[in-house]
Amino acid sequence: MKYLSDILDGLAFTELQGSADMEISAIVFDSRKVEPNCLFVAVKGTQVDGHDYIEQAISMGAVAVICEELPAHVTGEVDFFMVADSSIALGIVAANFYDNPSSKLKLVGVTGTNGKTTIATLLYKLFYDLGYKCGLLSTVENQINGQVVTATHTTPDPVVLNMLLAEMVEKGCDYCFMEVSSHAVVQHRIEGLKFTGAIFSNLTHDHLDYHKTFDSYRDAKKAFFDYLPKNAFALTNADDKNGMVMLQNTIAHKKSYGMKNMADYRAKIIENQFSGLFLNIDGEEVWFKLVGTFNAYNLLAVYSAAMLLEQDKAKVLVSLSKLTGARGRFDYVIAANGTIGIVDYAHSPDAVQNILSTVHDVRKGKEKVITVLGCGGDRDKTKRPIMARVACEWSDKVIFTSDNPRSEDPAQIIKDMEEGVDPAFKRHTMSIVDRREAIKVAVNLAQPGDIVVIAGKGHEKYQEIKGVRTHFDDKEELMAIFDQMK
Ligand SMILES: CC(=O)N[C@H]1[C@@H](OP(=O)(O)OP(=O)(O)OC[C@H]2O[C@@H](n3ccc(=O)[nH]c3=O)[C@H](O)[C@@H]2O)O[C@H](CO)[C@@H](O)[C@@H]1O[C@H](C)C(=O)N[C@@H](C)C(=O)N[C@H](CCC(=O)O)C(=O)O
Ligand SMILES: Nc1ncnc2c1ncn2[C@@H]1O[C@H](COP(=O)(O)OP(=O)(O)OP(=O)(O)O)[C@@H](O)[C@H]1O
Repeated sequence: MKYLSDILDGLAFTELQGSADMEISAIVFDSRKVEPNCLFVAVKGTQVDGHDYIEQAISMGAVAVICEELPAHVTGEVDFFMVADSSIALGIVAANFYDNPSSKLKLVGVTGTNGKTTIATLLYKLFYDLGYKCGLLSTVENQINGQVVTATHTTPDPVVLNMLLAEMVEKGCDYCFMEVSSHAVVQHRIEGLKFTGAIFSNLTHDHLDYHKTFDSYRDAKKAFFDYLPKNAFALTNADDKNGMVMLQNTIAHKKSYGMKNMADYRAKIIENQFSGLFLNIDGEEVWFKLVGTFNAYNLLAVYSAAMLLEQDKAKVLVSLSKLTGARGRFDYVIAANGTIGIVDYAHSPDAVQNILSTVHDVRKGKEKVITVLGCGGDRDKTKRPIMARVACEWSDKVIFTSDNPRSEDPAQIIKDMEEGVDPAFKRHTMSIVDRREAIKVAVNLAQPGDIVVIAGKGHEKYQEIKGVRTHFDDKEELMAIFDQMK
């Protein structure tokens, strides 16, 4: 329980009814989850308007309401507070309700199209290894000093977010590393948080179903940097076209990392093999367990952030050299006959290109690359032919299949992908709607030493068809087929 007047601290509002003199049990923004004595925040959404549910929330026990407009009929003794933007207000009151946990630990946010999970996870593992108590908020999972908490979003809603941060504070965490998605920035899920630092990885074509244009997608990422306080660090990728744009209006300390352009922290790839990366990083030559050029960037971002967080250089490099990446990211298994299977979460054109070009860079000779790829339903349709084209450009054979078709017809999604295939390459492609079958066929087509890349689902443990999720795990499937080959 917390006093309403404390919860409203720092919020600009017009009080329409009531005195804010009461105890509040919870902050709720979904009328279906209302509990007695809670504060209900009415948020305008993409599907419906939370303002239409104010009466329902009150009838179920809400005692105070934050809204942008008053409902037509109000019954009962309820406090009303009018604000300009309820989603901003939600972030502020959620942070207040949980005693502003972000100001009690060092919170570092990672944004960008690709690499967020890898960078945040590596930072978490690194600081854990350095002896700190840490938290992680990521697409794959949340962690509170070693305890795994299931993740539903890349960046959770403000209530869950502050609740998790408060739990981290309670468990004595010194740091939290979190992914900041562009959806979260636009929807103000991070409002009210105090960041110690922000990291930008890169920006490419993705999520245009939501943001509509590339410019507004970029602006969403940039808004995170604009939001940083003066004493935070704003760390960007100097080699990315949009890297410097991120820093333009920020008042935070501007820092950069890069392998090509001038940057505060620099690295150079000496060797890039299946067994790992050999880098000259900030003047030191070190072998790392991660594979591929994009991971050299991820490692450099992590190293730079650790330096900005004033960690010891030698200790950081020793710890980093021992670490493996996040689950389902360049996750590979080798069959008894030498066929290599790689499971990767690449689900944007750029990520597909990165994973496949990495495979080309690290393969020893002329082994064939067979790619299994699908595109999600009810998401950005424009990327389907592009992802297919990229996969074909970088593979010897491509099998198109399903990847969470959701409410869409999987065969139609595959047809959309096929539009991107060069007619000359068509005979090297196949379309198999059943993902299990597609993986099986890909492995059967492979000769010893060939590389089967299963892209798109990474760590995910389900396939969503017509709104129903059934268990499906690419790595499990791959290992079962490899076992049968023994
Ligand atoms: C498109 C999108 O991001 N939607 C998010 C958004 O939902 P919405 O705007 O559609 O909500 P809505 O259904 O219109 O409802 C509006 C308001 O009315 C309320 N309501 C609704 C119905 C009712 O009966 N009573 C009621 O009070 C709702 O609680 C809400 O406050 O706000 C919700 C609450 O925070 C989120 O759960 C929801 O995420 C959905 C589930 C989602 O799938 N989001 C994805 C796209 C997302 O956010 N992804 C990014 C990662 C992207 C990436 O990098 O891969 C992420 O950070 O996870
Ligand atoms: N720095 C990078 N640059 C480009 N591609 C990358 C980078 N890091 C990872 N990738 C590719 O993108 C995929 C997703 O990586 P990761 O999960 O770390 O990114 P993400 O930003 O968290 O993505 P998402 O929000 O979709 O989970 C990886 O499987 C890999 O193929």
